[in-house]
Amino acid sequence: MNILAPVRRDRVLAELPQCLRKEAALHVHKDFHPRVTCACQEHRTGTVGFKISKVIVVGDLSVGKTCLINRFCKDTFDKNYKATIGVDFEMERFEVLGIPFSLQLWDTAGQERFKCIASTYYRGAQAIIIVFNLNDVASLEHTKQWLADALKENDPSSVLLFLVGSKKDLSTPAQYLLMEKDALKVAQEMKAEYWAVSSLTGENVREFFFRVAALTFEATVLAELEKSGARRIGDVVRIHSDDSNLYLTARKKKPTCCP
Ligand SMILES: Nc1nc2c(ncn2[C@@H]2O[C@H](COP(=O)(O)OP(=O)(O)OP(=O)(O)O)[C@@H](O)[C@H]2O)c(=O)[nH]1
Ligand SMILES: [Mg+2]
Repeated sequence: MNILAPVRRDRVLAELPQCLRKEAALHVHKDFHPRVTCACQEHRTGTVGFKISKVIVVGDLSVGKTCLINRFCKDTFDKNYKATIGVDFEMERFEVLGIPFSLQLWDTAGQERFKCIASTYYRGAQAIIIVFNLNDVASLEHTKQWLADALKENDPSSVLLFLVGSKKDLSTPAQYLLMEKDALKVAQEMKAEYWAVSSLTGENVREFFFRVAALTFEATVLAELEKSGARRIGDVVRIHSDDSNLYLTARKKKPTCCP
């Protein structure tokens, strides 16, 4: 008997959601990795359906981390600032290519005095979301330090990185474009996927979290297949960098596909 509530209809992913900007994407393939699609069709995803992937959200105080999570998980927005003390978390259940998949979204404190509590929760993340305010260039500069701190507790070769500009509703199109230029550069340096969102209007929030869920799922299935020895002995693993797959080939060996 399944004691968990069924996955909400609006959390079902049948296709790979696309990136926001091709210049700073984890990959730009149109579909899930063929090995992943194949494994899902054949129900060969091992323990993935029971796994909960940890996602940590870090960034300066008041950049909008809590609002971003609340917009996606509860569809609410609070205009009053209430600092997160230490950490908080939300669970989100998805169904990706027919397989249940859960994300545990860890909302951490940006305030310096709570940072040491929050950093004890960084370990074991499958994805790191680094948030900055699109209207505050200092918060973008600080993302490098947030990333360095988060990576101390995680394996840089396997964790997925997302750089998210928040409060898009507060910038004019011209201001936004200026900031985006800098943000894309930072995202490329970090090998992170870039997103710009507004928790007030909801712009790109759902698209962003769907992308996080999909890419985390894809990486988890690939890791599971690799672990279970699904790769045939003698297969050739080709590692090459091209524009369509900028980061993942550089970060991690990718196995060849089953079909
Ligand atoms: N206009 C606008 N305001 C936002 C947006 N997101 C957050 N805010 C406001 O920014 C302030 C801070 O938001 P929080 O989500 O609490 O910030 P935080 O990053 O969680 O802050 P800490 O918990 O201290 O690290 C609040 O007053 C929010 O209402 C947004 O997309 N647009
Ligand atoms: Mg908060």
